Amino acid sequence: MGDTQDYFSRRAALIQEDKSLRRENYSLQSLTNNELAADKIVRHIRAEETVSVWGVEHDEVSHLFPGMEFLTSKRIIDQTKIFKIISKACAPTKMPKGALLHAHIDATVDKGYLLELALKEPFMHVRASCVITAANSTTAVPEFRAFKEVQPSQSASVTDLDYPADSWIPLHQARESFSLGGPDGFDKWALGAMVINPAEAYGTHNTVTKIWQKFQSTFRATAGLTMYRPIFRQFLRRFLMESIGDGISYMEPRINFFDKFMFDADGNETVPHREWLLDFGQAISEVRAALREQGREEVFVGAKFIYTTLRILSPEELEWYLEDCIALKQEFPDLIAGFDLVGDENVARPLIDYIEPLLAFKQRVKDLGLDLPLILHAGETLSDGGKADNNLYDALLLGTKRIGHGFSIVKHPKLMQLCREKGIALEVCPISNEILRLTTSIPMHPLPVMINQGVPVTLNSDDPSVFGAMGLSYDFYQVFVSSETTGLITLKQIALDSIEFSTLDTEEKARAASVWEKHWHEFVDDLVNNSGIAAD
Ligand SMILES: O=c1[nH]cnc2c1ncn2[C@@H]1O[C@H](CO)[C@@H](O)[C@H]1O
Repeated sequence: MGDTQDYFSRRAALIQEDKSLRRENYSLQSLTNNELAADKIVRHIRAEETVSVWGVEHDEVSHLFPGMEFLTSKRIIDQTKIFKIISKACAPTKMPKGALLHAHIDATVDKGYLLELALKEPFMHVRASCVITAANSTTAVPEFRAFKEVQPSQSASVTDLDYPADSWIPLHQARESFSLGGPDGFDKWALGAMVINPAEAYGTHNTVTKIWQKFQSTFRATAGLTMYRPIFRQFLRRFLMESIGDGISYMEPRINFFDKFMFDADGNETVPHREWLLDFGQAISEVRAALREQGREEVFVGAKFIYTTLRILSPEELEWYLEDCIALKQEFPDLIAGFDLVGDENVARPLIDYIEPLLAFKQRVKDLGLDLPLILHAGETLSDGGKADNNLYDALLLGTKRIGHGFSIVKHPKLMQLCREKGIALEVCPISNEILRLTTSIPMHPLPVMINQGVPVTLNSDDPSVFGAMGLSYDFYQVFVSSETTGLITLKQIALDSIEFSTLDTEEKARAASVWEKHWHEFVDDLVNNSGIAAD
């Protein structure tokens, strides 16, 4: 008996020591009774649903398990109690998520809404690089462009046998005359090109290289819409409102400034970056005003762009963008959070190629006294020692404020130590990593390694409208159901860390955190009072 007791105390001590680096240990020390009760409730429901939802055969989907392929299981997730708690679809009190620190703005707004906006534009046109047939409609991608007036077209639609490849057709005409099912068929074709479906992710494109080809093409399909100023303005507002609607109070979306100009209302490609920022500032003010009218101003702390361009540039070409970023930061200090380079790290140029311009940038930023950090994508890869994995060394040596993804960092004990000690948070994007084939499910994701090693992490949606995972609730859900160690307090710490590791200043962070706390306690109290489940 004595031996057994001794064994149990040594066991408890070992577990405690093993978990001692987890950041939520700070939060655990000062929990309210309701937080403790709420944590028990959600753990109870999770355990119950592991059996009742994920442990049964399902009509449409077989081989269920928590944290499985998102695109196959989304409809099941939507029905779960845990998802309803995290997203609180119909209650006034939402789980507050904190900040969204990693999302590409052109992949954040619902594609159906984007198409709706396009259909309201009288001079929007569409084209394809070949005649669209039943055989190629799932692979041929539409492109959009607005002109200042209706363009003459030879064919009624892109499905006509005599359609001249790459010729523009007025959108409404092309849609009405689409011979593969009329307007509905057109919408199916266009929307299918803008998202990744389960057959692609888990069948036809089931490797990192292949899914990236499909993924990149979704951006080609929407560029003509998102990069048209009248639509751009509306989708910025929509992005802010939808994020707020999911309990996100502050956002640092990345915007791709690779194209130097956007298309203006007159169809000419003449809108420079500073005007994109004016539109962004305007969208923020309008959303703030609308919330103020509803007496809900406090749910929105603000938003800033992370300036990004593509890793296909030559180092010389990059210099223009770095200067552009500095000029924009000087003109709009509150709207620019930092600088980053994007694209598939496995095939694009590694950071080391840009070391000279990036070091020069850092010096310029310092000399000018600007608060303009690098916030770099690195390690979004399966490679071990390849160029994408090695980007982690450069990101850290370059003093990155956070790491975008950092998926492969668990292979690098020293780099994890650096992140832990210097407070460099990882912007983890679980659903993105799964759909882009870095992991086949969330239980296989390295997130628990990161958390157990005490590396600060935030959860992010990356490209929610390409994945059909709007907001942050789905990422929180997948993470929550994929670990038995993770509890409500882990999610609390992750949300608080998203504020802590944002580029808000100290005072703004304190304000954001205190509003967050208030909403968190409302959420927790609501959970305890209305869940119908006794806490013990
Ligand atoms: O997870 C990602 N890693 C790297 N680049 C990305 C990711 N998601 C989107 N983009 C890139 O950002 C641009 C759109 O703003 C696109 O070029 C897309 O490939």
